Amino acid sequence: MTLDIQKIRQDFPILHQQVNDKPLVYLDNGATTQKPEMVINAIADYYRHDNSNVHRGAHTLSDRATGQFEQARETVREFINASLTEEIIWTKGTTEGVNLVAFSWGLENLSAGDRVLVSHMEHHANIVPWQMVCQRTGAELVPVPVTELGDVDMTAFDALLDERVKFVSMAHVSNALGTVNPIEEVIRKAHSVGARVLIDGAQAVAHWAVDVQALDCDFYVFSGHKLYGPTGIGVLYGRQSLLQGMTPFMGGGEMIETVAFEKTTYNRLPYKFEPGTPNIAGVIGLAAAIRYLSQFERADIQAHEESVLAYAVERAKAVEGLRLIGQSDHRAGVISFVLEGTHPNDVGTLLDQQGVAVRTGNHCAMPIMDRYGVPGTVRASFALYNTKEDVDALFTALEKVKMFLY
Ligand SMILES: Cc1ncc(COP(=O)(O)O)c(CN[C@@H]2CONC2=O)c1O
Repeated sequence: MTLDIQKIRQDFPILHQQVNDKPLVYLDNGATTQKPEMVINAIADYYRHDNSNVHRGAHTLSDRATGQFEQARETVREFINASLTEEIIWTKGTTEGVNLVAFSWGLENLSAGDRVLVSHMEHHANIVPWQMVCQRTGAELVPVPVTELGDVDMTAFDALLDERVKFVSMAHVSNALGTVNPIEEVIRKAHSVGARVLIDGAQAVAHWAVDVQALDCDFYVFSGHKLYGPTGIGVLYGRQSLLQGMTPFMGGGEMIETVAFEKTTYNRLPYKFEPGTPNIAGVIGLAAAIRYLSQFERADIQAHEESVLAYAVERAKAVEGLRLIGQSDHRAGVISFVLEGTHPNDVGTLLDQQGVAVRTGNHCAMPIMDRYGVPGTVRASFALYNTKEDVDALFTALEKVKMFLY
């Protein structure tokens, strides 16, 4: 069914403003998405009526807060089709999720001679934690090359995948290129050599339905703020059998069962990995974001976004002097480009002066920028509420930028 995008846009109050005396055209959704009233109101209502610390409270507000907090965990479980709520760990975001797995699984399961494979296009959040853990364990971090078109070189992946590989960590979708990676194939092949797999879903969960059981990944991480939810809240999905065997990498309250100077015992899943007071309002906001999205058929969202993105690629290819960085046939959410003879930051600034919000720079993916020999790119990233008119506004503004810069 075709979505009523104009009606949907009314759900996002922030979109209806002028920027530099021009209508805002928000195309920086890869950095963070905007929030619908349903999310804003859920957070405000929580602080107005239910705010309390969760678990073990001896009073009504705490019971209400705890109920919403744990119901949100079930909402996320159902959203990604995990089998158990114990497999849903609240994090600050994708970055913390990767760090938790790298340190809690990696420190105990990696040693000299082992290898961790990541793709060359990864976000720093899926590179640096693995570098840290490899430095401490003696394991080796090996990047899988990316082709000129922006796809993972699967021939190279196959050649690298031997018994030394104990872990594979890969983006579902590249935030820098927009490439959708063949994660089903990656997961199947990694498991065939006994390696475990983490999928970084930061740039994927907003665009289509994710089913972690069907994917058969061992871990899946994402951030609430890229899913129309608040910042500071994210999710680590982990296979229960693996999470149970992992030692927490952060200690404190909530994550313990008993504490004595002689010995401390840890809480059960999921709390073992949730030290300290959680981001309760963030959890409630994330659940509201999922409820908001659930009003629509995910296939309808995907079809709309693919149509807008395809139009953006078509328009980009028609611009003289524009070089697309990442030209995979399999892309979602993002176009990344450079304009001959210009610096991305100048282009971004001049677009902003026309009300068009994009991101410029290396997008926390310096290795892939180096691979393409660019200091950075101009990145336009799309969401549910973007339209082909937004794409037209981008390229109209870009023509004016070219007149100014050339
Ligand atoms: C693929 C990918 N992985 C990990 C992260 C880290 O997520 P958190 O910051 O929520 O932990 C991001 C963030 N995307 C960045 C943020 O700004 N622009 C981007 O493309 C990302 O796009």
